[in-house]
Amino acid sequence: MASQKRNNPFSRTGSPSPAPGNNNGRPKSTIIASPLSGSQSPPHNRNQSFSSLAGVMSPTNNGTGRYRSNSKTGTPTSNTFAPSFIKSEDMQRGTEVVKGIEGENDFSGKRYVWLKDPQTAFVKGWIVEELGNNQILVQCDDGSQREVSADSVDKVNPAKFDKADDMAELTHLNEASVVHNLHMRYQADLIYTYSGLFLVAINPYCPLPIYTNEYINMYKGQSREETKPHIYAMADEAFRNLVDEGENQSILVTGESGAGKTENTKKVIQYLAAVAHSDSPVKNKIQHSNLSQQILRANPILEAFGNAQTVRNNNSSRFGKFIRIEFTRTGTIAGAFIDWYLLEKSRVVRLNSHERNYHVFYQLLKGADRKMKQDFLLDGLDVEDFAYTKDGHDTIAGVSDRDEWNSLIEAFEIVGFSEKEQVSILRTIASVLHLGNISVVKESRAADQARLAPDARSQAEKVCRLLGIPLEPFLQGLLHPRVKAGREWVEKVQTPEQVRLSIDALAKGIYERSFGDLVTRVNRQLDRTGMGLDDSHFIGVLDIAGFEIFEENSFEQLCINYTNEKLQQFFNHHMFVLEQEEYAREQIEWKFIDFGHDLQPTIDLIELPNPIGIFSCLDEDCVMPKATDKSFTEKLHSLWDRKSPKYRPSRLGQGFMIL
Ligand SMILES: Nc1ncnc2c1ncn2[C@@H]1O[C@H](COP(=O)(O)OP(=O)(O)OP(=O)(O)O)[C@@H](O)[C@H]1O
Repeated sequence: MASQKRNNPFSRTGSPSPAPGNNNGRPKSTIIASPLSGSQSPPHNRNQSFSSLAGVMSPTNNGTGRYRSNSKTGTPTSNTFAPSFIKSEDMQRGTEVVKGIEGENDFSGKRYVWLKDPQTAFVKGWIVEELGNNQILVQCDDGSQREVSADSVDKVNPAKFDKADDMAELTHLNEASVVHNLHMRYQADLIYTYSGLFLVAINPYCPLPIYTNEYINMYKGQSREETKPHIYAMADEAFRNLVDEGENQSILVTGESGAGKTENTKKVIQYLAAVAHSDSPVKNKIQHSNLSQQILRANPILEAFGNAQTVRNNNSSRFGKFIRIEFTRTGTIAGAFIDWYLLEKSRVVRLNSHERNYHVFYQLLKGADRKMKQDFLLDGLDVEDFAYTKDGHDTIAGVSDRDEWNSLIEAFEIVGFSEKEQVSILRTIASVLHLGNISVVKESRAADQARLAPDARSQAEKVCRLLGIPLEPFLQGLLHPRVKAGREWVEKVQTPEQVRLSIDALAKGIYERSFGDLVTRVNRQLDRTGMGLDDSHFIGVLDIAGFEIFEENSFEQLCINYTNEKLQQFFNHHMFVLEQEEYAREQIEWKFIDFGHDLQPTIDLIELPNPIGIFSCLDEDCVMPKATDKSFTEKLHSLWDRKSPKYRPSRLGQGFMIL
């Protein structure tokens, strides 16, 4: 254990410390901040102030959670441990870069410094000798002696700052000190740490006893100074601001995929449901208790249809959501409303190996009773019988799709879905499965025209039966779609590939609309704003899909990462730029720090209309009749190669890289 702990700076005492899937063993974190008055909010702007920003990190994974992340033994390095938007350059710009070689003295008179280390990110040491020419000799804690440039080391904080609750209090605020502080806290199971206005959460990958009713009571009505860092403290602050000041609040949760954003979002809702419920008048207690329950149980429904196993996270949200919890003026819970964004619909038809399609497909196939399977024409069929589920993983270790199915049905009932509604939603899911099994072949060796494969007609019949549409026009539309040529309608001849693309597009479209319909139905049950509660206020929690970087990234990942960049820029602007402008107005002496511009070239590359960025270029190419992936990337190369520091054509075939 001891040697493992030394190798792995983020292993927690007593727990194995494998790192998540393909994450190179990197730890991950979430971030959360304290109130900042303002009026901008994501989709709704009713007099809202920014209450919190949450960022999440996940270090190790011995996963005993409901959906544990994938784990492989790994050695996390800590240099990526800092929340993404606290870039080390920012930290250095915001603080004093070690000039000279002062270091921090201890009682022995040694001057301690942090050195960068390729294995462990940072290693501590003390300065043995100044060698001249700005070089120093450092005796490191790992036993080595290293000669380094004095400019490359960072100051070490005095020991009294170890496990500091708030990293803003550190005397020396540099990346190594932040990592060290989070590491020390993490080893003591202290997964939450303030960083000035916001809260950093590290994913423990195991259940910790810190979300009990006792904890809720501990944080209720307490100020930040009176308690230890916790997601409940942020939720409570938002709640108090809402009640005391009558201002809407928002909590922004951000971090890499698998970092724990959704889990923390759920904790915020759990806390608010508990606190607001206990404040409700006695005569309304049952009603509000039900409402709180309904709000809490909406989540398993959304997760079944909008979450999937990825290489980073066994329960990855493949959509973004903004949940508004509505309160009366006195702080009683009054309803909830969910906005959703950007469902990764390509997942419905295409999977990376080691990943899964949306949970609901597996839950339906494993959990539904015989009668339902017969009704949905799924009797005797399983995951491997469907084109859309047979690739990728069948099961998630430690998770029973059958149990999850039971929870889904229970959640449907608690939230208030009628049996008819449940059947209608699930029937659509079954139809998507059957749709994927319609296969087409070439008419003949000589003719490229598509025709149905031998069993395709019966597959199409199943789809049509479930969707309640006539078979012949459906097949006609697939194989010989009518298009307008001038004033005439003509029938097009389709190749098998074109038909396949149409089928997949239809499956994606149906799934996405079903998801939208599902959220609308959930909202219908939870949203009480239309019921004479015009003076209601809300606390919003924004939980978007976390950023991801793979060898090859899909269009949807680009959209997710772009949204994250934009959000971070928005956050930087709110938290830092506006704050600094306030200092300037108040004539506080302050060296202006430019937090916003790092991201601009990347954002420009993606969204600029002129010269046209990636999105505009794609829009243009999509309406060109002869455009191909190749023509699109060639156009991008000609527009951006060597003109943007963030763009590089891919060396391997088609594609490009955003640096
Ligand atoms: N506070 C926590 N306590 C225990 N386990 C946690 C906690 N936070 C996260 N986890 C574990 O980590 C997994 C991943 O967390 P979560 O789904 O919240 O990540 P995420 O940041 O929302 O990822 P994505 O962006 O992929 O949706 C969870 O399924 C759970 O097993």
